[in-house]
Amino acid sequence: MLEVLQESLRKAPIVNRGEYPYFIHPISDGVPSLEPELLDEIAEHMINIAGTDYDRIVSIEAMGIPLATALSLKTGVPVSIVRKRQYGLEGEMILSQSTGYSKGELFINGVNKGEKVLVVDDVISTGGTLKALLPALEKMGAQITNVIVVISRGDGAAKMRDMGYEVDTLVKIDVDHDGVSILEVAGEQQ
Ligand SMILES: O=P(O)(O)OC[C@H]1O[C@H](OP(=O)(O)OP(=O)(O)O)[C@H](O)[C@@H]1O
Ligand SMILES: Nc1nc2[nH]cnc2c(=O)[nH]1
Repeated sequence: MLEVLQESLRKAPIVNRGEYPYFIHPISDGVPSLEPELLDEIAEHMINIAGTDYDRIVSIEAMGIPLATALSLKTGVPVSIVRKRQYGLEGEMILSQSTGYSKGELFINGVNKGEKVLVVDDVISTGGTLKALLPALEKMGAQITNVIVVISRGDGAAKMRDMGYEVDTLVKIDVDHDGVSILEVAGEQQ
């Protein structure tokens, strides 16, 4: 399962962000090269999990965009991207986000009350992004049908479950200065 994703993660180079061993991968960074075969494998797996019965796909700039786009083309469902810049449109929701290495505000536009929403993203690490986004979407009156993240690193997914949000992740990895190790793959016994 998810062979292309697993192989690409095993090959992912590691750079040091201070002491933090940072893996570089096409899905999380868009470099060195994001291949359609990888996007297709992931989008198909997300559809296996979520089906197609939702009104809107919501993701977060920047690296949620390729995933949301691939899903939208396959399902015909429209996309709203949560941005890091304000637009001031009627009903815009502002929230603050923090990750392991950044802090900032997020702006939600285009999500309508009563809509069934699929949330997708590339990586969950501390959970700071989803911890801010999911309650905000519910406050806007959206009904979150699934939350699917491709790569899980750290305890973010577990923290979201403690908050009552089921986050599906496709692969769970560990990273050290020698490289990426795959701990779990969705749908496979470990
Ligand atoms: O679980 P967390 O600790 O919140 O980390 C996960 C978030 O970090 C990355 O976004 P980033 O803010 O780095 O922006 P990018 O997508 O533009 O790289 C990633 O795309 C997730 O949105
Ligand atoms: N690309 C990438 N994104 C991350 N988000 C949290 N940790 C990492 C990492 O090591 N690499």
